[in-house]
Amino acid sequence: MKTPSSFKLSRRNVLKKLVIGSAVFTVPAIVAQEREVGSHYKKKIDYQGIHQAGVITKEQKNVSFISCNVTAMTLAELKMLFKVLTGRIAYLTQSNNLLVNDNDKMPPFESGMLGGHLDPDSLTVTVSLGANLFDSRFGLQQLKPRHLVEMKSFPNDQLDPNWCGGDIGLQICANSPESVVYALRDILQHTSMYIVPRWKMDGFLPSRDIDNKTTPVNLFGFKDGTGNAPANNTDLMDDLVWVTAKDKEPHWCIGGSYQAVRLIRFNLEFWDRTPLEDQENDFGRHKITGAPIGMKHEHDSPEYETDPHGDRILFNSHMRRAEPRNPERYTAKLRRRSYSYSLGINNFGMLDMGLIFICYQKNLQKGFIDTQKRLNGEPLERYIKPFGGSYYFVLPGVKANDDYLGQALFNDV
Ligand code: HEM
Repeated sequence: MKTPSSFKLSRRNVLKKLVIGSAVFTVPAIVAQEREVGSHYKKKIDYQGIHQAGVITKEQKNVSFISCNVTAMTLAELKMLFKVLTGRIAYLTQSNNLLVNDNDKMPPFESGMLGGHLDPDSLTVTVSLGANLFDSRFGLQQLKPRHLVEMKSFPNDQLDPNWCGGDIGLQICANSPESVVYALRDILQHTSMYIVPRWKMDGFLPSRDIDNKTTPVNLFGFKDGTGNAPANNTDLMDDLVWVTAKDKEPHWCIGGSYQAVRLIRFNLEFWDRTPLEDQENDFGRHKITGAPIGMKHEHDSPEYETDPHGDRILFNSHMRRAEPRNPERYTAKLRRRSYSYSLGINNFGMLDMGLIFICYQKNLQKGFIDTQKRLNGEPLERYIKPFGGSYYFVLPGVKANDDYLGQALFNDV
């Protein structure tokens, strides 16, 4: 049987055969013309490294997060899934002239939605595993990351099972939506014998902010990401985000990270009728500048030591609850990488919009779960309703051409 990876090889063979048989077909008829594209489309993010791209990578403009159930029946098939995924990611993150098949009795090789040329467009595909994958199906029970659990409901949640769970998560990010959709369709086409989509949410960030390298503004109109720990501080990232040899995790987890994904609906009609003062108090920051209340600049310290009774920045504000900046007692050990979503109109004629909250941490409990517990009951809850998502473990990176996603896991089985 032809596997998707052999499909990739066979495409090369097709090209070779066509070149050899150029008396019959000329290559220019087969390989579509390269077109001129804006230079930002050419930007490539390396998919190889100790860690996967897309975790501490600067946000691209668009995301599609898709959660899938695995339909592979054996460990060998599961392994093949990850080899195929790795092959597709390697292919999709390069510039490539796309093949056009001359045989109109065969389906086209690819969707055709990019015309004749594929550009990397800062594409990253981040692959993660849900807790379910470590059930008895593949004998992976003993290798489950220590903190990986099914997502339980928090008090303000209204979880819809149709928007929760999944064996595998794919976070596909790129600068243009067409690059995200192209990659998604390509991956699903090549892996359809091993996975079936369960839920998917598309998201975006303001182009203006990504182009200007300013903190992206969310749908509430607040800068979102200011308090994030800087990604260029490698020690800090090892401390907050990446599993290292020092952590008591199965050996294969080193270089990976826990991913918490939450789908959070906003009540924007209500929010837009809320006085500015209340909006700012709910977050603890000024709306336009992003500065902590009472301060001038976005990155000014909130100076909680000068506000011990919470008169300036309320104890109930989102930022003070999330990160009380009290290292002796608790601190938010996570890195956020969220996107806005827009889905249409609900049954009551209200906008269905909100946030795909995504955060990464080396310890799910100390990161997302403890932070969310501190946020439980915050005034912002009047405007938000989490309805889906899941927890995953992001596989360590692909370190060389002969490596594939999950290889360390399969070596340990
Ligand atoms: C309704 C969804 C949410 C919205 C609209 C939102 C928005 C914001 C905004 C505007 C800030 C202040 C600016 C910044 O530091 O980025 C912030 C900070 C923060 N948020 Fe959220 N957030 C949401 C959910 C969450 C969740 C679910 C968590 C984790 C459980 C979280 C954790 C944090 C942390 C750790 C900070 C940094 C606080 C600081 O450093 O002072 N947020 N959020």
